Amino acid sequence: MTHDPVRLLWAAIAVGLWLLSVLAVVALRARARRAAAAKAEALAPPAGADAVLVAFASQTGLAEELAWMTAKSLSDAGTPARVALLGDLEPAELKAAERVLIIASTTGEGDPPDSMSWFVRQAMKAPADLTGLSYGLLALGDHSYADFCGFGRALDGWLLRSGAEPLFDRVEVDNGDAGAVRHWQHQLGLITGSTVQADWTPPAYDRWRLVERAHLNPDSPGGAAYLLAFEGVDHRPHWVAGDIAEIGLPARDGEAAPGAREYSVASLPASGRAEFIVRRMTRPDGSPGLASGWLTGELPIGGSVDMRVRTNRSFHGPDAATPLILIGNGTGLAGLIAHLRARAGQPHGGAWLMFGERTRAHDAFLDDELQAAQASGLLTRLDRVFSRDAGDGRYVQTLIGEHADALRVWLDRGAAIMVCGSLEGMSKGVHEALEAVLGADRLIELTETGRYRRDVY
Ligand SMILES: Cc1cc2nc3c(=O)[nH]c(=O)nc-3n(C[C@H](O)[C@H](O)[C@H](O)COP(=O)(O)O)c2cc1C
Repeated sequence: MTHDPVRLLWAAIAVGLWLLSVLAVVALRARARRAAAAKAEALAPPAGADAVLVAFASQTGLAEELAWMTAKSLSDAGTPARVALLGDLEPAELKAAERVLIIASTTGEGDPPDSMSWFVRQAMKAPADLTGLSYGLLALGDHSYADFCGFGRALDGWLLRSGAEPLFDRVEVDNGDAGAVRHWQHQLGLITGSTVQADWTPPAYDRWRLVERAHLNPDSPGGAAYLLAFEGVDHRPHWVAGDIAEIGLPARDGEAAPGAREYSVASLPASGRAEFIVRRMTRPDGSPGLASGWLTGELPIGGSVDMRVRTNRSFHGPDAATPLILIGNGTGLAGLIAHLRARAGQPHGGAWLMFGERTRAHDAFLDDELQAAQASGLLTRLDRVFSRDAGDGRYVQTLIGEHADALRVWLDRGAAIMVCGSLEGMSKGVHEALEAVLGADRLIELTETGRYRRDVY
């Protein structure tokens, strides 16, 4: 033992500093707990109300922050919500919640956050029974890591294998990308039925001018669909096939602007235009939809809009050597044709388009371009069905069963499936048909490995 007074003094100072740091951590944790309790109290659902569970798995805090913002948005829209650490829950508690929104980040090299250690080792080691549970998943990651959103994707696979039902496809956020976070907000709006919510991250819009509007389906028994083309005013933005444009709606009659609408971009920047296929919607009273009525009618040629093209990583295509199976209906052709156009003029692994609409005579959208693509070899195979034609009457999902053998051959060659179009009418039917032909496990494996991608609305 030392009796050197200087060394004793230093030792006392070291112990004092250590104690202070312990107290500081305790105080910080207590403050964080108090803050969490205060937030929870502010959001506390009324007694007896069915609250949506918002569960997070976070390493450096962003997923947690987004969980609280999610819960706040839900409760502001009248849907009670409660927040929990995903790693603290048992599968039975998830099941009992019936509806869960999960925000999960990836750390290390595709690893789960530390708080998920027990959950991953115990709960996720085999499928659980989560039948009856609906979920939405926001996966946070950074594309510069080899295993992008690795944990979010693994979690998605486990939830699917456990029988849980996705409310919508996994939303992947690259490095906090504001557009993807707004897409999550947009999905929350659909859950709560309120499309107007305060933007967490207001988009920086550019001005675009409408340069063309072509009616694609005159005399169709369905709603009028238009090809719209815009040119940037003084800017040349970059985007890739699969990306989405947010078009801000103008404020009217002194009321607050009604937010933005999302549309799949059909063109590529090299064309100098952003093209969309927009169907005019009709409200129950017969009046045209707010956004679609404005874009397909009121907005004059030469008129300008606020627009921003945002990255939609979950619908980006594989490299050109990968065979592509494109499946969709109606205005979904926009999101599909972008992938075809992206391969024009370069060697590619082949593309097969399965498309459904109402009548061959009036609804064969972009027929000239599709025929030319087939003639040039850009499109290897084209199968179209028309549900209102006498002698046809099929929907696009029927094609999957009819061509099951060819589909398996394409997949064995490494093909990726991209689906774009309506959620209710088409994507559920396509999903079930794929499951019937390929088996649930293979479809989950294709989902996890990014070979089954959807952009459905
Ligand atoms: C040490 C470290 C490792 C990471 N590893 C990955 C990875 O393998 N894959 C990925 O997609 N993102 C990775 N990320 C990015 C995070 O997922 C991303 O920053 C996320 O927004 C963090 O959310 P959180 O703050 O809730 O943990 C990593 C981040 C850090 C700091």
